[in-house]
Amino acid sequence: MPNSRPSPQSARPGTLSARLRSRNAQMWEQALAMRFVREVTDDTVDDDVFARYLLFEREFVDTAARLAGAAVREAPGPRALRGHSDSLHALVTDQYAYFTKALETTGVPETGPRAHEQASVLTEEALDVADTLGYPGIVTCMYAAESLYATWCATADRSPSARPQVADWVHLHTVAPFTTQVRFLEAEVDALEILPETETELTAVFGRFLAAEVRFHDAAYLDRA
Ligand SMILES: Cc1ncc(CO)c(N)n1
Repeated sequence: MPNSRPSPQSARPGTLSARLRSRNAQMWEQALAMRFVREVTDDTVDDDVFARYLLFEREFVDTAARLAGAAVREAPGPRALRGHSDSLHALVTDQYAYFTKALETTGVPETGPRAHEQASVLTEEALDVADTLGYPGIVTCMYAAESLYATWCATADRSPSARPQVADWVHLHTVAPFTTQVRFLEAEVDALEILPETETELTAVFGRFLAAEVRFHDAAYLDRA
C-alpha cells in the first residue's frame, strides 16, 4: 500500500452520485426493467393501469413538494435554496396542471385500499428518510427518483405513444425544467460532505428508494377492489 491512508473522497473512485448508482447496479437495472416502464416504453400500457398510476402519481407529487420544502428548510446555501425552490414551484404549477388535464382525459379510476397502501410506500420511505437523515437523505431520495425517470423517459421518448397523456408525461421528463433539476440534484449529492458511515447509509437509502419505486409502479396493476 503506497502512501498513508487516503482521504475518504480520494479513496473512492468518481463522484458520490456515480457510486450510489454503481453500488446499487442490480436494483437500478431491475427498476429500469419493471413492468410499467417496459409497457410505457413500448406503448402497451393499459389505459386503466395508466389512469391508476396517474392517481397515485398525483398523490406522490404532493410528497415530492413536501420533500422539496424540507430541502429548502435544510438547504446548505443559496444555490441549493434556489434549486429546491424552483423544483417546488414546478411541482405545484406545471405538474399539477398536467395531472388536472390528464385525469380529465382518463377519468378518475377506481382503486382499492391494497393498491393505495402499496403505492404509499414511496411517500413513507421518503418522509422517513427526510426525518432521520436530513438533507443528505432528502437529496439522495430525490436523486434516485429523478435520475430513474430521466433515464427511462429518455428511452421511451424516442418512440412516443399515440396517447397524448402518456407521450406528454414521458416528454415532460426529457426537457427543462426537469432535466435541469436532475443535474442540480446530482451536483447537490456530489457536494455532500459526509462521513464514510453516512455514505454507507445513503447507499442503502438509494437502493431502498429504487425498490419502493418498483412497488409504487406495480401498485397500478393490483386489482381495484
Ligand atoms: C413515482 C415517481 N418517481 C419519480 C418521479 C420523477 O420525478 C415521479 N414523477 N414519480
